[in-house]
Amino acid sequence: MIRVAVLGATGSIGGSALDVIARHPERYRASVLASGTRVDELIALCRRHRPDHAVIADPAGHAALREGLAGAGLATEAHAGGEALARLAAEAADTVIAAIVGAAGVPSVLAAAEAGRRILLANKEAIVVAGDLVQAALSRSGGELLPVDSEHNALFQCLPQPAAAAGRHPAVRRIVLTASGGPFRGRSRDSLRAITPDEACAHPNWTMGRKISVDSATLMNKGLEVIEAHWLFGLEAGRIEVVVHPQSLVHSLVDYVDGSTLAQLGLPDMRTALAYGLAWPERIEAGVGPLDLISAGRLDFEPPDLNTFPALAHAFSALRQGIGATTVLNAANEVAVSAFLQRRMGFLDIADCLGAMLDEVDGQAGDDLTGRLDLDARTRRAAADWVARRH
Ligand SMILES: NC(=O)C1=CN([C@@H]2O[C@H](COP(=O)(O)OP(=O)(O)OC[C@H]3O[C@@H](n4cnc5c(N)ncnc54)[C@H](OP(=O)(O)O)[C@@H]3O)[C@@H](O)[C@H]2O)C=CC1
Ligand SMILES: CC(=O)[C@@H](O)[C@H](O)COP(=O)(O)O
Ligand SMILES: [Mn+2]
Repeated sequence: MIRVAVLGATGSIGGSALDVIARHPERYRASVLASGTRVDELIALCRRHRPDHAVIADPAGHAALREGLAGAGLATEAHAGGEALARLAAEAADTVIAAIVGAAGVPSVLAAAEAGRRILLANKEAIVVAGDLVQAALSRSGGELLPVDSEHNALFQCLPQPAAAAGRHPAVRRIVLTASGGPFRGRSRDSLRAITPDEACAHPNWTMGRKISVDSATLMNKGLEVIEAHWLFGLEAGRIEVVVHPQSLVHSLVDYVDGSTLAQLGLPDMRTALAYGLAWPERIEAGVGPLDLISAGRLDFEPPDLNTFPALAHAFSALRQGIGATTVLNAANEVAVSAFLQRRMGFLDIADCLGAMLDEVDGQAGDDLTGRLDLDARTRRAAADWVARRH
């Protein structure tokens, strides 16, 4: 029986992961469920999945979690805080599904990597901020990092193994990440000034949390994914391309030197990538039907519009500068998206904030977790000041 920790269990990826796990009770058991602040939702999941441990990151939720679990007659142990979360990711599971949103997921991903676990990575911000530290920890421990972000899972399926060495593989010419283009594809920059949070979160193909939905709308999601691909597959920026594909059925492509292009296709449902990561190198049923190309009708492709959506250009630029710049980019984006979702600034301000922080913040990254989190915190303070000035 494989014990699975679902970090970010109350979220969109967490729900899809628990759906796949529940389809295979003879094979997988949710041993740890963790969330940020929402205690009642976490207790409801514990009633259904009966894990050994439940963790609420916000210490203020500890008593309510403990009382709720006891009241439900569950033997699940209640824990709170980031340290408990990282410790249980390392100690109480064989496979860790990293589905916390944002850099808040860095310590638990790093702890699982140091403990030699199999990590199914959805939390792309963790590798954008700490890709070097995570890969070094995996080399020491022998742990596995399997991408479940749909594009990277597609690339993993199409690359020669080990996929982590793709950048050094003589036969791989380049990889191509597909982007839906988000809800504002084809729109002019001027028409985006008064966009509301709900409009930005209305993704055309995927149902996701609000932060990643805004990232898709600005194309920053694709920028984070370009950086993620660099750390997962060892490819430099010049061998990573982005093409807009509005149907989100071709999840990404690999070009080989002989002119072959391999792609992975499927319906836009994250359970496919999660099932792939859970069972790899085998395949298991995910509850997802086959892609019917005749009813899909057409597959369209176009270049990204970097003038209207400059966040993607900022991400390529940060990747070329190094891990300090990508840490700054990510922290600035988290602050800017949060301010936009709270209606404290406009949609176009998000990319402006990224450019300003890349210019303004000294991106000394340090080569350990403390140094990296310090840079993340410094950038958040600078970005908060920038937002206050813009407001
Ligand atoms: N949704 C998708 O289809 C995809 C998502 N991803 C990536 O996966 C990650 C999760 O996305 P998604 O599921 O959409 O996001 P959601 O907003 O739906 O869920 C986020 C989860 O993280 C938890 N969380 C938030 N802050 C903290 C914290 N400080 N400590 C611990 N847990 C915390 C939330 O708990 P609570 O409910 O208590 O707030 C919730 O369980 C993101 O990095 C995203 O980019 C990648 C590919 C596809
Ligand atoms: C499901 C998934 O992997 C998301 O990251 C998705 O790719 C978002 O779509 P965009 O292509 O619009 O960013
Ligand atoms: Mn993706």
